[in-house]
Amino acid sequence: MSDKPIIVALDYDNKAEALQLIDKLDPNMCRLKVGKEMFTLFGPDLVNEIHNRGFDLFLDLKFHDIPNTVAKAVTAAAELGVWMTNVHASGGLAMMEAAQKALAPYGDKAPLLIAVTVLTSMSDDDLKLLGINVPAAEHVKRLASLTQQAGLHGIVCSAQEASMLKETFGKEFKLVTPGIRPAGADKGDQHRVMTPKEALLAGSDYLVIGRPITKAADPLAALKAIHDSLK
Ligand SMILES: O=c1ccn([C@@H]2O[C@H](COP(=O)(O)O)[C@@H](O)[C@H]2O)c(=O)[nH]1
Repeated sequence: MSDKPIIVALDYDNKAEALQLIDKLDPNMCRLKVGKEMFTLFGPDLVNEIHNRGFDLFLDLKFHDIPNTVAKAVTAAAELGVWMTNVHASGGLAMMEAAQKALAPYGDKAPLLIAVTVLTSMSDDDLKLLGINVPAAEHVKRLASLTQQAGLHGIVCSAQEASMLKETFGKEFKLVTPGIRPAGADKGDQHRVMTPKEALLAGSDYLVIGRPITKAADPLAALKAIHDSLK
């Protein structure tokens, strides 16, 4: 487990509103994540504004393309100085190897590179519709194995798979888990969920938490409550 496991997912369409929340947060308490919506709207300027406020940033763009294109995309992320970025493991071994190799020149300044396995919004039935006739946990394990073979730092998965994955792939292989919901919170479109405390106990290294914080009447209080629940 990290000493700072909470990553707040900033999924806002309004930059001022996002910065209003960020300005109330302490970089010692959490890291931040910018995904497709905010990066498409506000681009590298937003990344720089977040870095200037002292936060580690996970740039969650889930690159999924041919090896050459993904290698160039992760290089661009490294140039932005982000702490973590990601690709889709289903892009394949050659793509992940190319992405990891592209980061070699950055040495210890390279972002952590992780791979998305099965989205936490997906169930076994959703996978069946894609022709994947094994339980989500089994498919996650298969993609995690490919990710480790490619030399990446870890994966995005559900906390429901965390204990099995830690046992199989070892404690250094980082598990980044969205689909985190405090007891009684609305699941929204998430399917494979767990509470923050249970996720940590199961072996998650980082908890990605969005709406339970950002849509709360008092986001700072919601974050503090989750933070305290982990002690
Ligand atoms: O499998 C995945 C991969 C990424 N995400 C992202 O995490 C956050 C979760 O937000 P909530 O509001 O807490 O549901 C969101 O930005 C997703 O893009 C994921 O949920 N599942």
